[in-house]
Amino acid sequence: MDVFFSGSIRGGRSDVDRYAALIEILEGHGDVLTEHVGVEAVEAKEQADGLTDGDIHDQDLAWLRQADVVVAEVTTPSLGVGYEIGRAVELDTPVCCLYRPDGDHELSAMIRGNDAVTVEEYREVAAVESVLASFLETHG
Ligand SMILES: O=c1[nH]c(=O)n([C@H]2C[C@H](O)[C@@H](COP(=O)(O)O)O2)cc1CO
Repeated sequence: MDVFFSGSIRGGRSDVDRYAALIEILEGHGDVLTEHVGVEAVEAKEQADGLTDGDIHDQDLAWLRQADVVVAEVTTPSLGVGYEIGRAVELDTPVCCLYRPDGDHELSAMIRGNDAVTVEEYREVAAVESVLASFLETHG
């Protein structure tokens, strides 16, 4: 099963360690196409690889089209994450959004109010392991 993991990059990197932990859990269930989202120095690496914003966009859209499911960590608001969720919904790809209510930002109504998106609130990464297992079993 191919999993597209979505998490903030230019929207802010304060949750990068959580992204890495979530990606590790997801790798127990399938191939994570976007492991780079959990890498601290992702933008420096992309720059060193000579990737333009156009390359990044086109590669991510190709992975999004390939993915069987999308898992997005949405606590740190990000234009890119919101865009990827919207595109996934249009592709009829199942989307699970993970949100920590103890963060600084209220979740957008465009995510929480979207019946096509599953929203799971959590506090600790360990608490979502079973949620992710059942989401991937149902939709993978
Ligand atoms: O360098 C990048 N590499 C990359 O893969 N993305 C994708 C994957 C993330 O799920 C999402 C993050 O968007 P943003 O940078 O607007 O927070 O966009 C985004 C950027 C920078 O916008």
